[in-house]
Amino acid sequence: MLLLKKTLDAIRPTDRLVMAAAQKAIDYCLKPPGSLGKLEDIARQIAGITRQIHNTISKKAIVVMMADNGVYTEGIAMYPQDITRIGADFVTSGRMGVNFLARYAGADIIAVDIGIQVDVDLPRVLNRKIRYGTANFLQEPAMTREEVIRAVETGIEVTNTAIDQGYDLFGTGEIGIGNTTASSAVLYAFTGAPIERVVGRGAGLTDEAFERKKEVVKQAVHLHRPDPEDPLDVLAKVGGLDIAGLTGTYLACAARRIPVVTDGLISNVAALAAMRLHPTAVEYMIPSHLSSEPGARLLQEVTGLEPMLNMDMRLGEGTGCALMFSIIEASLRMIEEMGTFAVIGKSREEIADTIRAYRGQFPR
Ligand SMILES: Cc1cc2ncn([C@H]3O[C@H](COP(=O)(O)O)[C@@H](O)[C@H]3O)c2cc1C
Ligand SMILES: O=C(O)c1cccnc1
Repeated sequence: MLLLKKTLDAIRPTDRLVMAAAQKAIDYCLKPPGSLGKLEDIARQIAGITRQIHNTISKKAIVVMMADNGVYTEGIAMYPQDITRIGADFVTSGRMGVNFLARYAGADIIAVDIGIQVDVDLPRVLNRKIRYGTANFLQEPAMTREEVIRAVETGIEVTNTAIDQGYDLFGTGEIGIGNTTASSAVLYAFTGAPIERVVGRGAGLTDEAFERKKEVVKQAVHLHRPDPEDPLDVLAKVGGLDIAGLTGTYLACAARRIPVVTDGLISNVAALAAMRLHPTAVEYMIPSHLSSEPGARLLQEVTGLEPMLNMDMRLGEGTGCALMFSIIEASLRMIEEMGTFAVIGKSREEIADTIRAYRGQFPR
């Protein structure tokens, strides 16, 4: 609990003064104000995160948390549970979906066994197993409060170590058969939204199993009555070890002033848990794509993180983060490489005054 508390205590807002200065630099670039849209938002946000107007990314990583889910036995997932272990093998030998995208983006993968149901003896998987999968939360809480705290702190520890090694941009990925059920249950516990907005078909489900999945999520939340005001209670009762680990990754990034990219359903549920633990953590998060899981739209409303890519993707693993990395790095080149209004003899201040005068016309 000490590491979690220390991390929460260290989170501060992004630097508004540096953001204003970065906006001025962006507006001085030779272009109509706001015309580079979300690229401007990203560049400004990262300036506020790092407290520097000029930024480059030196090392990027996607943290892939891997864990199994006891609720699998309720028939809520279509693929063999063994895919989680196989995914651990594939992700470290470069053969999962996230690998080719991470390679393209020049990002490393930090693969973590935080709760796979069997021992995995793979040299490139960090063994941080809290337990051999969660319990079936339709019958008993997924894990204890002590275990969920350890899982969140594991995410913090793994991420802090990577930050110490020089990583300065993170993505959040996961592999764990059944984890869309746990994610939907957490989202349902936090929001109480209609079940259709919360539960989707995950990696794929028959109509019958889809109905069952909705029932399981509803029943589990009604059985355990997790306290929506207590994120650790929600994660312990109906969450997953991978979700809790990623919650820790978000908190560590916020505490250490490092940008962190969200991915699909599971990753955004972890983001929501992190911001319920500390609302300011959202200021360090950059959304990537809109997963085609229905819960993704609800998450967008609840977290305020507006996905920038609409790719009809629904794989998880951090795939959307890897795509987003290229856009983030592109955005940082604007201030570095664009010519300015100095070319027509206007100063930074004069341009700022002009923009102020026309503000209403420029929605951004
Ligand atoms: C081959 C395969 C590779 C995956 N990579 C990510 N997922 C994604 O699907 C799983 C969640 O869906 P559900 O809750 O329906 O089991 C997680 O492993 C997630 O990362 C995969 C799923 C499969 C089948
Ligand atoms: O949105 C996701 O991340 C997702 C959706 C389905 C299955 N696995 C992951």
